[in-house]
Amino acid sequence: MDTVPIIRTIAGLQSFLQMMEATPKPATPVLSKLGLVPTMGALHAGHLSLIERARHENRWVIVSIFVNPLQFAPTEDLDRYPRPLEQDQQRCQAAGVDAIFAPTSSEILGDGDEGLTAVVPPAHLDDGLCGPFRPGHFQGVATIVLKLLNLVRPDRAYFGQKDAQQLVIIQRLVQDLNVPVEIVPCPTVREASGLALSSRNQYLDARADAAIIYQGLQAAQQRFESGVREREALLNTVRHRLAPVPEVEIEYVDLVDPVTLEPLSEVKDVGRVAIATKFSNTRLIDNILLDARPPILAIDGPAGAGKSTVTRLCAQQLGLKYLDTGAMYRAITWLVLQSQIKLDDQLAIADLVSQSDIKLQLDANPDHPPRVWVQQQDVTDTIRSPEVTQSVSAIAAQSAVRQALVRQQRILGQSGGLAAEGRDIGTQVFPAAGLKIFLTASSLERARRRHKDLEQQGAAPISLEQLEQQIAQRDQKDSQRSLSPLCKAYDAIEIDTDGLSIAVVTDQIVQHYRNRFGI
Ligand SMILES: Nc1ncnc2c1ncn2[C@@H]1O[C@H](COP(=O)(O)OP(=O)(O)OP(=O)(O)O)[C@@H](O)[C@H]1O
Ligand SMILES: CC(C)(CO)[C@@H](O)C(=O)[O-]
Ligand code: BAL
Repeated sequence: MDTVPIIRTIAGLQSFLQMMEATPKPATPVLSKLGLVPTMGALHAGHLSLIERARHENRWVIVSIFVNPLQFAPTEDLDRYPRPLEQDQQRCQAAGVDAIFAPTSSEILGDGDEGLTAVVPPAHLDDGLCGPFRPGHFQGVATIVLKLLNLVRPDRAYFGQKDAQQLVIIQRLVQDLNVPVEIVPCPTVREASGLALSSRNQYLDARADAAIIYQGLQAAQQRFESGVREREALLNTVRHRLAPVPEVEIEYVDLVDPVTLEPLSEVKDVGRVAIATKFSNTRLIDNILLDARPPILAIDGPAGAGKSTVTRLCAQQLGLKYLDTGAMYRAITWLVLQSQIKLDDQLAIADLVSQSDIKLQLDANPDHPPRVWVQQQDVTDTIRSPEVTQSVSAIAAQSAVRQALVRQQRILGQSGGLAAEGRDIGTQVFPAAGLKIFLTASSLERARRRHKDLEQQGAAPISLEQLEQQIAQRDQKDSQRSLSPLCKAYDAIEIDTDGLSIAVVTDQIVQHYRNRFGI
């Protein structure tokens, strides 16, 4: 078996990317073509969790390995940072990586004699947490990450939550500089003791009780769950937990907004406790999210699997707000038709969408469709018209429409407490949803359900075989789409509803939600 190639030059990377482009698309549906996992090597299970997710979601996976001198201060561990490239190659091979991009410093940074253009994060993201203790670090990180994104041009790039401040800075970078990539946050992987895996853990003295770091964070979480919200009460809990361990020095422990990194005086709905510690010459960081928001339930799946009905019932039983994303696409379609814009005039539609104002009633009774307003006009009934129904898929397939509505849906999800369904809810709209369900059924079962609906509506008769063929064709089209393809999310629970009633399916999902969140 060939070992995964290690690409050392930019020209070599470009050749690999050209080969990729020339390779036919796979039959199996994947979320996107190319995933990048940027690392500094010395790969451990934390890195491998990012690679595994990239492997699941992309046709191709590239791992970059570059110990970036721009992000190390002269007093830090650039020289002694571990560089086990051969072992990293073996681990990438085992993980199904397609290529490792491991440039030399001169290859990717030049000889540095005349200096280098740099990417400077916004001051408020660099002023706190690790920023004051590692001056210039995040400028170095932002600069190399942008270079890697420009060179590799991935559809998705994977970063760990362990480096929470870095992740926020990179998310802001791609937003501010319009970099066409989806940044995928990945959960922190820990030792059995709770210690966050980190390449620097190997510096630790065997006797070091570094697990105390996470124990301190857990103590804060327990106080938060008991109702404590004040900053000092939470941070002192961490300090007190670490106090008995003499070898640990707390560089900082802080409570910040997870998006703006601004210090918080209390946790209203969500806050991140972040800590940096020193064990003699080893600096370790960790963090935990304190989140009082009700987790989002995201239900994906093929057409006709019963998503809409089940999601409404789950919302009612769990006390969640129901987000009818389909109604939002119908509302835009109605607006396009009202504006007498041709369905294929994507430029005009992009302009129209940018000026659209869609309002949804989120606390609807599941027995009635949620009320919908567009430009302050109630369109709840008109968006269900045959004209809108036959035009909505053409509109929903347009990138500008999806980008605009995904943005609006994410805003609606910021306070949590939603049950949402669609074809990309768990993969694109709410990738961090607390519980993801992939609701499916055989094409024959879905044909039977459609046949029964059509009979009840008194529609013109159509054979079961024809319906099943139409459904199979729709599945193929939905899963092969380049934009938001129908694809089971990496962490979704699949429920095959063949032979199950709506009530049974609903109960299963409600139970999953209750079990997972202890409700
Ligand atoms: N325990 C972990 N769980 C999840 N992701 C991780 C973990 N450790 C590192 N990562 C992620 O892997 C990517 C590469 O990180 P890096 O190569 O610096 O490894 P590291 O273990 O963080 O090393 P260091 O000791 O320098 O912090 C980053 O996105 C980082 O957030
Ligand atoms: C993102 C990164 C690979 C940039 O050098 C590094 O900061 C890291 O490994 O977290
Ligand atoms: N993931 C950590 C990168 C650094 O400390 O340089």
